[in-house]
Amino acid sequence: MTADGSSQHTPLMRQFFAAKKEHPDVLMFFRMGDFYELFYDDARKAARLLDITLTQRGASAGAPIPMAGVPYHAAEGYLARLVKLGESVAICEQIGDPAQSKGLVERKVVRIVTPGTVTDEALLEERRDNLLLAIAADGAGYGLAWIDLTTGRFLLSEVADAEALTAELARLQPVETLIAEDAVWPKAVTALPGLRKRAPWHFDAETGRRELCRFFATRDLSGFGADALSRAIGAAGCLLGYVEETQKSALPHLTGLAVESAGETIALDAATRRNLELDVHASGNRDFTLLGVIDATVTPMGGRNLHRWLNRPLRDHDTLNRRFQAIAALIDSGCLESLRDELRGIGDLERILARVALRSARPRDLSTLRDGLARTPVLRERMAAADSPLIESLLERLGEHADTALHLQSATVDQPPALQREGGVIREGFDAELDELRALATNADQFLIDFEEREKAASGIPTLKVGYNRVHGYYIEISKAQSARAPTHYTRRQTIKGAERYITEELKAFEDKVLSARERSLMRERALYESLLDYLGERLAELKSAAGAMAELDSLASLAERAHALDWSRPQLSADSGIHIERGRHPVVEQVRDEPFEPNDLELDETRRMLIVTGPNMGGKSTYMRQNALIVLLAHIGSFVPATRAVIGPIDRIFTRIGAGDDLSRGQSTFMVEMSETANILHNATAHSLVLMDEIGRGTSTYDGLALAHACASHLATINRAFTLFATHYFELTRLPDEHEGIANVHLDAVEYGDQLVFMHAVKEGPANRSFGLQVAALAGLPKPVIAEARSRLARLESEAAARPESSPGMQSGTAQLGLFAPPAPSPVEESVRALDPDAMSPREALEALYRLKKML
Ligand SMILES: Nc1ncnc2c1ncn2[C@@H]1O[C@H](COP(=O)(O)OP(=O)(O)OP(=O)(O)O)[C@@H](O)[C@H]1O
Repeated sequence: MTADGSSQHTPLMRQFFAAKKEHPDVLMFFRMGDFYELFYDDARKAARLLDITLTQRGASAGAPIPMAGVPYHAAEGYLARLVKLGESVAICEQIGDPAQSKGLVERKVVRIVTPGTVTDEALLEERRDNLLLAIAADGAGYGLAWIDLTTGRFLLSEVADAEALTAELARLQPVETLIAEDAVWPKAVTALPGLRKRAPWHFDAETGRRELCRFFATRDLSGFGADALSRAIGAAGCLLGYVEETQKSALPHLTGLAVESAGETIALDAATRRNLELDVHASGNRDFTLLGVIDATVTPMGGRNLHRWLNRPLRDHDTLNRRFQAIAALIDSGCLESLRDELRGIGDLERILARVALRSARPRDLSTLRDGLARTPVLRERMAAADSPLIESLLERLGEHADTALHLQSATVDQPPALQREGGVIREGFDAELDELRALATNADQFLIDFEEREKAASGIPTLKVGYNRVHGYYIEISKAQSARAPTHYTRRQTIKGAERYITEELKAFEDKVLSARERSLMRERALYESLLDYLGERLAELKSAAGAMAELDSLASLAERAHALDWSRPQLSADSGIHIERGRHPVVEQVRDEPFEPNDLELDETRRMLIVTGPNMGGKSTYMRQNALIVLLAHIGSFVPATRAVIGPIDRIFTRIGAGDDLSRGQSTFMVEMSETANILHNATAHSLVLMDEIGRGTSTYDGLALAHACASHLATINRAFTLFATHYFELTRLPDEHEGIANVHLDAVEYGDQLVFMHAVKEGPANRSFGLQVAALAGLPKPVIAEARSRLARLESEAAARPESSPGMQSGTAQLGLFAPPAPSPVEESVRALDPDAMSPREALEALYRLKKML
């Protein structure tokens, strides 16, 4: 800022600086007539971010004032863009009436729009939670508290270290985060968008506890199960203060806290979420993500709920079994589609109710709520057709709401206007006073025409006119020449050039009633609208519960629809350790591929904890590993799975170490990222974890890489004893089953036929016997001379290796990554024909076998 509130400034700029001083860190939208204007640094920043013109508004304190402005009526669009960029904006309105005030109009900041506290529909993403997060730290760990103001959800959690904090941030993806300015924060925090630093005392646990008890009117926080979480309470206190400060209104929809404890969930770290492409795909195409495949929800709130489920897989088998059972019941009910049709018309009741609570609900929010509630009876009927305890409990939470729907029905017109300001929201017949005022307003014109005719006739003055002006109200005007003939009951009001103006008792009475009929009808409407919000406010708890039930029902119906359409089956959760999957498929790859997907089994138990997965590039190793993790994950959000059978024992975490782009933004090389992710796995994986390791050691020299891969695999198998799928091109690792118990080899099949390489994508027991690296390279279009050169070098390496004495340990072999191990396989066609056994095959298998043969020939 180049200037301050010193007396050299104009009065307007002094007013601006006074407001700015209260809110130094945010952009100030300063209301000037039909515009919001930004000045000085705010103007420069907004011009850059919004691509609007930077100009000048006069001068103050001897220098021009940089200015940028946006029209008042288009402000929402600009606000939405700023908020998306993580910016916050203080809205400074004209409080006084410009027509009335002498000198400068009074102005005041009426609200602060920040990414994490917006609730306007236009400023929000429909299918994403809008989370405002606060993090408190002390030497022993981190406390997190987050609010979704658009729904009233308020949650706490605590984590022990930076690693776990990073995982929580990847799960929550807050749009705005409050942290203490004095602490040192891990990269994952400082890289967050919408980061706001607050003085450390905002995070004080004791103050937080007091503030939360005041807010919720409780003696302590034990009722929320939060009493012991001091760090999270400190964060929550900060959060609450911030929300109260920015909203400047009551927050009746924040009705309580809930604690999310890490022990309830299957932990997924940031890399695993990314690698499994749960909701983000590198291409940006949502169809390529797991969420894209499972999300067939028909309401935004159902979509958000499903997203939360996906991001927080649960360990509690009872909860999951209830979901499986509900999905099965919905499929069997025969009403799944008609139930989804009912849901489709319901809209985003959750967010509408938050706006009702914040008293910012628009007329169309109320009509959507009305129409949504009106669907309750039919929805209840459809739900009753599904025989399941979970659906029954949702029915209870849903409630009936006939009275509320009826009340809204009688109070609001079918299609209300966008804004309440102009009136026309309240239905005729709802309020006698409003009806009368409206009638008066519309009948006024006719009355005046009639009145004028009557007075002309009675006075015999044909030029007599009835008129109106703002200062004097209604009058009868008679020209100067005729004014002597004015009837005696006319009282003179005003003399103007060439005419006299009069008033009569009757006109005065009419004026009293009508003058402000329109304004009064608008006022009456506003009051009725407010009382409608009061009416809904009193029913907020039951309406919120109904919206929550609808959201959950929508998520379940979506999973049911998908399970049915994609031929998924109900998994079994077992108390016995292990993962058994029959004919599993990759949920996403199967959808996006044109060709049939080859199903594969997985068999892991106490005696077979690790599989070394080998096979050619492009053979399907990554797909196989990921599909198993996704099946396990789907089962733990309560979904059916793409497999004919899945039996899954207790799982505490899923880890993945798959591929990696350079994380240059973090200043780390590919190898560094690979090793730090691996370190995390080796430190944290347990006998109940599922670990996917894809080609570790690739980022360094062959020997280093091989040695590291071998050591990590041994550690995982013997120390962590985690369920592990370990894909590698180092053939030497296929000897691990001989070295340790509980390890087996599997491979992905491929066959070479002439110049052709055919990927079977089928997982077989035992190690791969060839790696086909050169064939794949040729397929990828590497120039022929390069391939020829590689072939002859390979032949040399092979003969050298063959000449080496048997005793030479495999770990030392220089041919590790080239992986030429055994004599070429027999003709694939020959093998495939021999393998064809129509008696032992299902029609689908026979078809697939034929398809593969065709592909080879
Ligand atoms: N079971 C399957 N059925 C049909 N197609 C499959 C199957 N598994 C993989 N594919 C297809 O094969 C291609 C290669 O798969 P994937 O990336 O899993 O191979 P990979 O062995 O991990 O390769 P690389 O070693 O080069 O990373 C993918 O494009 C996928 O669509």
